[in-house]
Amino acid sequence: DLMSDDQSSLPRDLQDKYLLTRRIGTGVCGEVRLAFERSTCRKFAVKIINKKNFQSEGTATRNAKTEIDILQRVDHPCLIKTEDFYQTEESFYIVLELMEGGELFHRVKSKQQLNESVAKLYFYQMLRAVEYLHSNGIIHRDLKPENILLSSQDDVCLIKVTDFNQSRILEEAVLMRTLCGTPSYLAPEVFTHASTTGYGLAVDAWSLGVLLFVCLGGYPPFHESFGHQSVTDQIIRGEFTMVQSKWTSVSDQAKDVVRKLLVVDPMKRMSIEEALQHPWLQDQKMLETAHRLMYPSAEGGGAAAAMEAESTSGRHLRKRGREGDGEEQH
Ligand SMILES: C/C(=N\O)c1ccc(O)cc1O
Repeated sequence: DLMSDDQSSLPRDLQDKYLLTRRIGTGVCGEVRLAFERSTCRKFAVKIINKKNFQSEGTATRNAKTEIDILQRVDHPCLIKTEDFYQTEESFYIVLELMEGGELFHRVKSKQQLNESVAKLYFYQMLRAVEYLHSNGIIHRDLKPENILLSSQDDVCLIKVTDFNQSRILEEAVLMRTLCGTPSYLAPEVFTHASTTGYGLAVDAWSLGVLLFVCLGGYPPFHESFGHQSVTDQIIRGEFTMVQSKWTSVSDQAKDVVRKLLVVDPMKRMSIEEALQHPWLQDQKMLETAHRLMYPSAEGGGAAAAMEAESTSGRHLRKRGREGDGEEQH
């Protein structure tokens, strides 16, 4: 039973605050368990990152630190919020908000393919989440159905992007690499960050194209079962396969979004901003539903209130805690 559950290997202060129960997700770097905050019985997801799963100690710590730092600073309705984090010699424990609908991966699998209006509602929210990350100089780099979580079992629900451990704070990564070289030939904008929004951001646009393809078609665009080419070759050539039977009921506009995102040349690929302006997403009914889900407290509702919420809180990173620089460990 729950009370006798073996919690011995967990950090003492994590155990004192939370009761960890069954596994609800698995990731490349560990597992996710359902947890109850003992004082309130509120439910959370605790992600356990096993340090030795990374190739070297340094990377593990750096990756997890980056992930934790990013998780703590981001603040958007379609991004998973961090509640707490702890660590032991062998693992990190990140307490995250729970999404009762689980992973998009399982939703698409159980429905074969999503109907177009549901796929559009989810895709719009993903675009908003990634737009926010990019406006704060963060590339996700690992967008896939396992990293998109659903808030409920209903089709019409809020979605949230998670799993930032592949993320890279743009300015650090790009600037470090750039400044390794001799600065004398670098243009001024390199130093003023104007240029850090290079092709790097476009990797997330590609992944969103793959995600939309999977939601609409119910299967991945690049797969070893399609012809003789390896998946890598199919990707490098941008040769995706739209199986007729699966795509006849999908609108030309939806297919147009997929085709403009799955473009090999990052400079020719449709950007997140352009995708948000695409005709397929100029759908007032969907936009109202999305904003009602994203900004439930916007009293009176309406696109204006939601735009207001988006323009004020929707863009900025949360301030670090007053004490220390946010580096305090439990
Ligand atoms: C990582 C995570 N939440 O943050 C999560 C992962 C899997 C799942 O089924 C539910 C969840 O809430």
